[in-house]
Amino acid sequence: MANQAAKLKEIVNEKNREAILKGMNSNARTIAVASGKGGVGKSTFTANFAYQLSKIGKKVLVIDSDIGMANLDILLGVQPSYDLGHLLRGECSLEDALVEGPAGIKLLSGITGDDSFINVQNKTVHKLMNIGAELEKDFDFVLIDLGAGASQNIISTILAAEELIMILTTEPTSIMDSYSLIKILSNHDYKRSVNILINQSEKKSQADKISKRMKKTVARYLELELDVLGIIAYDRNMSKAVHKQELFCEIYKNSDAAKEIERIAYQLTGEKKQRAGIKSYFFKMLGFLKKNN
Ligand SMILES: Nc1ncnc2c1ncn2[C@@H]1O[C@H](COP(=O)(O)OP(=O)(O)OP(=O)(O)O)[C@@H](O)[C@H]1O
Repeated sequence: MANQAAKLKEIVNEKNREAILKGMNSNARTIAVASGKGGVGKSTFTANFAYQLSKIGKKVLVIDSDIGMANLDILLGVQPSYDLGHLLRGECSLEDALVEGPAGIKLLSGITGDDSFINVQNKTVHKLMNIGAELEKDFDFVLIDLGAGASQNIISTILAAEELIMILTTEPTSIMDSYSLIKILSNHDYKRSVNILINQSEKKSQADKISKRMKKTVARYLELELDVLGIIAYDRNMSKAVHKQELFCEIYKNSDAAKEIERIAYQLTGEKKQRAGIKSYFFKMLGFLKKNN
């Protein structure tokens, strides 16, 4: 196992990663969604963020990589028959392995019944890279929903992805575990900036204070840049949406939390939200006059 970990580390170290990606001519942005502590809302965010990106017109693939604890399928209300393990073993086609969720989001389930995803042999890596190259042609965004913590598998995925969104809450345990994860990344020569997102926030001022303090600590002790991507409010309808097996952002679109996730989607894509504009104003006025005449 130690041998395997070393091999995996070598495969995804920063230099190799760049060499691999260079050959891929990719348009897709690969974003790992991680957290130090579990239950902070990674999967909920990933599913809803994918939805908001899709609404902007982006083609989005989500990969459920929370091995053994995957639940993106439930959040998206889909039932995949195959996963990455089947794909790697050649038991299904790429098309079979991708299922379509709301707003055209595609899901690739990363759960495997065996260890073919973790058991890194050159052949497996080669296959994975080929699958990656195929996928990158079709998508603008690939979001990888990871498990919590800092296992070798999680660290390797974060190092291999292009960007990182780390989710935390304002609870001291979540803050500490996030810091630990960033520290482990920095020990693995991680040099890029870390995007953090504070979820389930009860008080914006408290979340602001925590993020500022964390930014300072990470810059001072780990020499890494930390960007605060957003603050998502606690909303008990998140859980209601899960019960209904519908996406929160789809059914509670006017909530503060849904608007914040939408804002983050616009910010990351660099797209501008279309304003209603004068045309819409005239249209509404005409409707109003018609109704009242
Ligand atoms: N902004 C929010 N407000 C209220 N509840 C939330 C919010 N975001 C997520 N939740 C709830 O928090 C719980 C955990 O969410 P989720 O399963 O997405 O976490 P996770 O980080 O993916 O967990 P795990 O580490 O186990 O994979 C769920 O019940 C979800 O509905």
